[in-house]
Amino acid sequence: MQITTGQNGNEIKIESSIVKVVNAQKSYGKGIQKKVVLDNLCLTVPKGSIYGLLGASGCGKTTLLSCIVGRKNLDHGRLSVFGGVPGDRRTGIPGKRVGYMPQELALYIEFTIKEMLEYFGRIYGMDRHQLQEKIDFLVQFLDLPHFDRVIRTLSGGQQRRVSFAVSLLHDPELLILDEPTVGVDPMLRQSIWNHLIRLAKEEGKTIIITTHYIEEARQASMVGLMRNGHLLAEAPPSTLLEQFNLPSLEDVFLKLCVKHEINDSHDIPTKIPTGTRSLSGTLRKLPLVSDLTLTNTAKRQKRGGSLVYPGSTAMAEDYSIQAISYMKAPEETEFQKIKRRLSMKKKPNSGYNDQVSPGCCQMTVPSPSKIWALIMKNLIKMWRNMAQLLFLFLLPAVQVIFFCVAIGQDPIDLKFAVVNHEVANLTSNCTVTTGCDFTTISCRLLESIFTNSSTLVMVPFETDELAREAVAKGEVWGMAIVPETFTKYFLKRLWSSLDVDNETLVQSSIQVNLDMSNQQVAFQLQKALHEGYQSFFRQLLTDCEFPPEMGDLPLVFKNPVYGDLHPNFTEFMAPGIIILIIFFLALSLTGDIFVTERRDGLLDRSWIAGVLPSEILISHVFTQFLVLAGQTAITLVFIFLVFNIKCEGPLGWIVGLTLLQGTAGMCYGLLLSTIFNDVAATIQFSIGSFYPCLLLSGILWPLEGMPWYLKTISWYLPCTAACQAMRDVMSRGWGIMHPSVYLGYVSTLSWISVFIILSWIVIKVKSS
Ligand SMILES: Nc1ncnc2c1ncn2[C@@H]1O[C@H](COP(=O)(O)OP(=O)(O)OP(=O)(O)O)[C@@H](O)[C@H]1O
Repeated sequence: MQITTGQNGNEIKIESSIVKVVNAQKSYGKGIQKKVVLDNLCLTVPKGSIYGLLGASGCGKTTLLSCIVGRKNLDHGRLSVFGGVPGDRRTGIPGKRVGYMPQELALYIEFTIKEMLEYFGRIYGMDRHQLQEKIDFLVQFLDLPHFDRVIRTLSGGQQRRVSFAVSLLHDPELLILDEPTVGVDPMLRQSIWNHLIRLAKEEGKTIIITTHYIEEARQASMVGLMRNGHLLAEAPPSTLLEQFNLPSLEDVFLKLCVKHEINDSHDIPTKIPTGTRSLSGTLRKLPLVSDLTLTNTAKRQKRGGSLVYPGSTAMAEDYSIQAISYMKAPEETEFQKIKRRLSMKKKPNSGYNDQVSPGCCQMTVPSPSKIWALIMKNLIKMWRNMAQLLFLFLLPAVQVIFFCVAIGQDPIDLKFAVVNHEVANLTSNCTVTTGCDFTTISCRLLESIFTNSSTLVMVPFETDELAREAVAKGEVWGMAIVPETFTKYFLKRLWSSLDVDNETLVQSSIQVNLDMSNQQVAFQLQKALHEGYQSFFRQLLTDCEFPPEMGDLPLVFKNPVYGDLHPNFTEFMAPGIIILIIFFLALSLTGDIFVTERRDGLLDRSWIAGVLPSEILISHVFTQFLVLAGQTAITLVFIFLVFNIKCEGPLGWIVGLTLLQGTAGMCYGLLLSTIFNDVAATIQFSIGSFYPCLLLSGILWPLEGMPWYLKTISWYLPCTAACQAMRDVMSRGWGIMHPSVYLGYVSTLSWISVFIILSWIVIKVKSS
């Protein structure tokens, strides 16, 4: 408490206040959407008082509390808590000096009561013994079920009480309680109030409480009546009752509201430049004091003894009284001038530093104990969501199985129509000869194409029209028509070498019409037909004692430098699939965690408890990395051990790159969760990023097939260089010394940095 002398020589005592709000302005939205929520509001909460903030739903109470705890900023006006600016850790907000119970539950519902309290106990640095004692006390005092009960299974009222217990846990100097008595039975409500009164009276704690039960606020030492962002009145309840001569606070509030309404209708409150709009004859006499607390004596002296506000309740007696007024940007009173001068003398810059304990709460360096508490919390959360955990580990395995089993295998049993005009009945009259025998050679050729191939199944047809109709109906994938004199002309073609007429060429050719609507199937059909013919011709040449190579194209494919002579699509896609699975699983997990924690008020609660964003980040990176490592191990085991996909290069580089890609996904998730406020938007954006990644990163199709401009863009996507690097390690056996491989690493590391920097910028922009 400070003592100074007023202009007339009177002694003025300025109570040390814990919270001071001067001319607070706050609005949401912009332009015509703009909604003013706090309008030149002034409020002072003296040390050791219970301040009941009352007002209808939507009048701005929660917004005001959010500003007091440093989670929101005022647009204009001044706000000090413990003599400093909330949000500045030196003041203790955020930190141990405040206990905050938000309106939402803000609890990890999968935790037991004990685990929940232990988590915050660790954050506050409480030792085991102290914590256990406090838990026992709170469970008993708040009539909570056994502390091993899982919060999800508690009733709404019980859950609110656990939330209340969290705010009481560490004996904070300032308690900010947003409707703590909702859903609490009257007996318990009274015992909560008794406890709060005891905390204020015996331990000097300061309490700000909002409640919808106006009458229970009679027990507060001071009430502030709020309406539409204004503070209609601020005084001890007994004073208000006395001045208005009404039996209940509710009646007082109603009366003030009616008066306010009348004034509003005259367009007064928002336009009043200075001074007080008094509410009644009595109120008109009251001074407008917004941020100054006077003792009764001082006020009597100042007002020539004309105004006396007797503290009526036991609690209120101890507190000085604030005047009742519209708290509209008041003209600076004499008292305010004195106070301002005093403040300026104390500290030129802010005038709000008198209660800052330097060093007491400065914790800008991440604390290992808090990180450990957060990691434990994350692990318990994961453990409690066992189904989700299993899903997280099974998902990559299932995806790899689906990929390896379903993708890249050659299509089999493709029905193919055959009309052989050389034989009357294809099934019974077609005799397959062996050796250097040239009788109905078409039967031998068809046998080679269809019997030795798992790709094609021959479906004989009598006429060309029927076969064509079957193709048109989609019953078969193509048709082959063997001319009536095929054998004769085939032999003629064979022996005539280059001297061959057109009729021979036509009559010795099998006419093929394919259904080319499915590129992969058509490609397989062509391949099976070519291979079947080549095998037939090589065998015929061998049987007739000619060199079989005469049947080949004069192009000889020797052993490839890299890869297989017969590469398969699975091996082409595997590197991209590994990257895609890991990147997007990490992305979805991280994006979801942050957004849900923020939505449930848990992130705010932890921040107000003094947890640094960097501590939250480190703990999440740690736990997510465990999951990521598990997912990487499962994915790679299935790819390389179960499905035997070849890896020519060092496996270490594959593991390293996969983990880094997962980290990049995690950081991208972090960025999305900083940008968006709800899960749906995060999911939509994740899906929106999935497709460009899938289509443009060379996962499905070689980059060489893209137009140059798209190829250039593609190289700047997070998965492209990594996918190419992975493919080069797996198929070409290259190591980190090769530019393609280290570029994959460099690109991934760069993307990690970009995502982290952007997240940091978004956080900064949002918080400013
Ligand atoms: N983030 C936001 N964006 C836009 N408007 C908001 C936001 N938060 C609150 N509001 C609006 O501001 C007004 C005041 O909200 P606030 O939550 O502070 O009221 P309250 O007095 O705490 O209400 P209640 O008693 O129902 O909790 C309401 O009209 C609300 O719709």
